[in-house]
Amino acid sequence: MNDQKPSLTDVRERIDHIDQQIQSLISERANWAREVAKVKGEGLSAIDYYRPEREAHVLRMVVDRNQGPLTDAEMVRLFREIMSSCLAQEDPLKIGFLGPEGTFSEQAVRKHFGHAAYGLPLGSIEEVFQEVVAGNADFGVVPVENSGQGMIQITLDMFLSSEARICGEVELRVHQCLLSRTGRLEDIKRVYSHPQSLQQCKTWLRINLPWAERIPVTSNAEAARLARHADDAAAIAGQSAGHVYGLKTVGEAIEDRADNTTRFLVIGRKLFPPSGNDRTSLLVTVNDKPGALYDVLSPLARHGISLNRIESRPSHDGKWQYAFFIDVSGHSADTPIKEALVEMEASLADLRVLGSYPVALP
Ligand SMILES: O=C(O)C(=O)C[C@]1(C(=O)O)C=C[C@@H](O)C=C1
Repeated sequence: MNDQKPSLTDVRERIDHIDQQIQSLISERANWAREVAKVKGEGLSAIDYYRPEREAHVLRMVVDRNQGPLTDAEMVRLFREIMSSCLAQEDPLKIGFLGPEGTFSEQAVRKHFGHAAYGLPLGSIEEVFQEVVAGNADFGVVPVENSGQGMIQITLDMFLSSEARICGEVELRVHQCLLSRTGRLEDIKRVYSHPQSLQQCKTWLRINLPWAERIPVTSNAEAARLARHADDAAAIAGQSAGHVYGLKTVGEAIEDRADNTTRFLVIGRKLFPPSGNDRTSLLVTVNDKPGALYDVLSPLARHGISLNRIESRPSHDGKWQYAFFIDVSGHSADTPIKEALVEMEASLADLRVLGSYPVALP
């Protein structure tokens, strides 16, 4: 019996052969994606070819087929990149996000749209909404919720005045790093970061840097940009911001909660059809009267619709008027949701479907 291990050359030959097959299949797939584009109509722009519901369906099949050794998230990432390149054959999508480069928002853009999309770094969450509504960006990616800190109010409030629709969600595991020019903890007198990130690392800072001043800034990448100008400053930001701004890592995964995850919304200008596993976001405005919240929730219960989350904000329209942001399971084209919406409309001051979109993939 020959139980000799294959040589390195043998194994590499096998890998070369597999790569050749993968490459020719990717090219074949890209040709078929062009065929699909022809069916949709030639000469359209990228946004007209983009189908988030189909992409979600393709990626769920990838997860179902996956037998390891790569994780579901890795497989999804690879296929996402293939689809991203297939779509960008005509003209890449333009995606607005809270810049500068190196923010977690940019990581969320890459996770959802891949690297063939064009990222447009913007100065604020408000600007992301404005550029999407004005048509200067095809889509935008904005943070909406953190597993430790809850909802991001500015994003919710933008929906009160903006026409933007929700067409997707992305969940990103957020690992915070302490980054500085010298890489030495004892040099640090000031720590810059986004207020949310300072909050996420409160305990670590109290134990390891009790003497340092904490300075809130507009984004983590902005913090990294500021930290590169002084030896006594540091930034809390993602590792990628450290690479972009040439900083050394003083501490890694310094977030207080091990499951620190941020949920982002993909915003656009239109609604998309069902993908088979969707969520619907509603914005309802209620008057200050007895049983107002009951009128919102009872139609959902009657039609067997699962409530995923509910958040209230003061409405911009009138004193003591409240807006509720409600996420439910299902698509607004599904009969139970359609029927519940008709019943809700009858008793509410205002009801808007912000969007129905595929549930986040790994
Ligand atoms: O199936 C389609 O509609 C395609 O355009 C093909 C494809 C893909 O590569 O699978 C590309 C872009 C779309 O966003 C969805 C899927």
